[in-house]
Order: sequence, then C-alpha cells, then structure tokens
Amino acid sequence: METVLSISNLTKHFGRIKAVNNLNLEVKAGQVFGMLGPNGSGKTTTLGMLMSVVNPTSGTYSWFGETPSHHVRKKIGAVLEHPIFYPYLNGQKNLELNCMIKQCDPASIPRVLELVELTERRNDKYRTYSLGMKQRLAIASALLNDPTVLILDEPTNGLDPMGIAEIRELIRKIAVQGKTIILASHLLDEVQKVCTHFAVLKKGSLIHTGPVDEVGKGTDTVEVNADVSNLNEILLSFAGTSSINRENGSFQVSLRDGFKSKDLNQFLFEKGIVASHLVTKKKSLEKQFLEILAES
Ligand SMILES: Nc1ncnc2c1ncn2[C@@H]1O[C@H](COP(=O)(O)OP(=O)(O)OP(=O)(O)O)[C@@H](O)[C@H]1O
Repeated sequence: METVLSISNLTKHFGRIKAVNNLNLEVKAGQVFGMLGPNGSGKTTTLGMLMSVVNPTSGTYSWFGETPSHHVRKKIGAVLEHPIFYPYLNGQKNLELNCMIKQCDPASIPRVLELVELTERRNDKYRTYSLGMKQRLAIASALLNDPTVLILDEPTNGLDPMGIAEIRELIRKIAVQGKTIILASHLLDEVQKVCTHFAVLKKGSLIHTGPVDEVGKGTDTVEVNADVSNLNEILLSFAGTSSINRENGSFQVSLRDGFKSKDLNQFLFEKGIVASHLVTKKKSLEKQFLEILAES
C-alpha cells in the first residue's frame, strides 16, 4: 500500500515545552488514521507542522514521498480550526468565496454540498446553521479541490450526540471514496468507531501505534465455568493463563499473548472437562489505552 505520510523524528519545542518529541509515524493510502491523546499531548501541533503552519524544531516529514511543497499541499484538505465563514452569507456563497481563495473550480460546490447533506440548506445564512452543519460546511470546504488526504482536528468537538453521529457517518462516507483521513481526537470511542489505524500520543511522545482491530489481539479474556470443584487450580495450570479473577460465579482468565480461547477449551477437554460456559471477551480499546498511558 502506498505511503501517504511519513514522519521522521519530528520535534517541536515551544521554549521549555516539548510539544512534540521525536515522532515517527507512517500513514498508508486508504487508512482512517486516528491521533489519540489527552489534551496537550501534541496532536494539534503535529497537524500544524504537517500543514506547514508550524515550523518544526527538528525532524522531517514527507507527503507521497515528496518533501512538503505548495504542489503537494494541494492534495491535502484540512479542517484545523474553525474556518472563516461569513455569518450573513449563505452556505453556497461562503463556498464560492472559499473556491476563489483556494483557486478551485466552483463546479465542485454541488458535489461537496450533496456529500455533507447541505444541498437543501445551501441558500440559508451561515448564522442560522447548527454547530454540526457548520462543521459539515467546513468539511465541504476542505473537500472543494478533491484532495487525496483529509485532515480533521477534533471533528466532533462541542457537537450534540446527533451532530457527532452525523460527522462520524460523513467520515465513513468520505473514507469509502478512497480518501485517506487523518484525525486528531481525545475520544477513544471516536477512534474506535471510525478509524482503521491509530497512534497514541502522550506529552508529545508516541507511545503506541497500530491497527484498531488488532488492539485486542493476544489479550483476550475468557469467561469460563465448569462443574468441577478445583477449576481454579486447573485453569492456573494452563500455560496460556496470565491471571484469573472470580466474577459473578465464573472465572475470568486473562490469556497470555498468542493464546486463544480455543486453546483453553482444548486444554480443558483434554483434561476431561466440558465447560458449561466459555465466552471470549476482547479488551476494549479504552482499557488498552488506559493501560498504555499508565505504563508509559
Ligand atoms: N504556540 C504555542 N506556544 C507555546 N506553547 C504551545 C503553543 N502551542 C501549543 N503549545 C503547548 O504545546 C503542548 C501541546 O499542545 P497541542 O495543542 O499540540 O496539544 P493537543 O494534543 O492538540 O491538545 P488539545 O486537544 O488540548 O488542543 C501543550 O503543552 C501546549 O500548551
């Protein structure tokens, strides 16, 4: 898969504040890549450097294998902060102005309005839009020149649950079109719901990166029960057991890396034990995230 973004030892210090520290990352074509981290972890500063609005202290990055240039940046659309829209102009006129500024063809306006589901409201003044509609118009504006990559900084900040659901659905729709999306978020749930890959930042440093759906791999917890008096001892003698807890009358067995629930089932079976209850529970990204932060 083509590498869209490659970051190498990227660093930004504001005086004594180390906002971003030796960051190394790769984003491949078609990924929805989440930069996850608590407030102040350096997400916005990183995105600012990637959009050439913040000068790195050291380190480099390349887009599509090329050093950053005006030409390369035309392939990137970004919603970093609230864009300047005029409250007394309607959505259509605001996008026409954005087209003039970005020097792109206004013929793309109906397409982006349709995508963000604002066609029917295009003649209404911007000031009458809900926060969610304003955010969707900002995304429409970022998509005017049909960029290959879309960058979003905290895209659902301040929105109500309905607005959040609409933006998430829109992100999925844009991803299906084959665009690469990089989004910064402090919400685990958001990253889990919309991203394919993610990186965790803490105090400017990268502490984890990988696919979202592999987060739980190798760290399964199995809830198991069987009609045997010494089940606890038997479970402890299984080579794949990392730890055991007793909860609600069942045993919660945390498995070591590389062990699956079927290995435990087979182990019990070979001991002549038939499990009356055996359910695999993946650790949520949230638990992983909290553990990652606690470890670092
Ligand atoms: N222009 C600046 N001058 C001084 N310090 C800054 C500046 N911009 C950011 N910082 C500091 O750099 C660190 C990282 O901030 P940044 O905004 O990148 O984090 P973030 O993860 O995006 O957090 P948030 O979600 O709160 O915006 C913080 O300690 C912040 O105070």
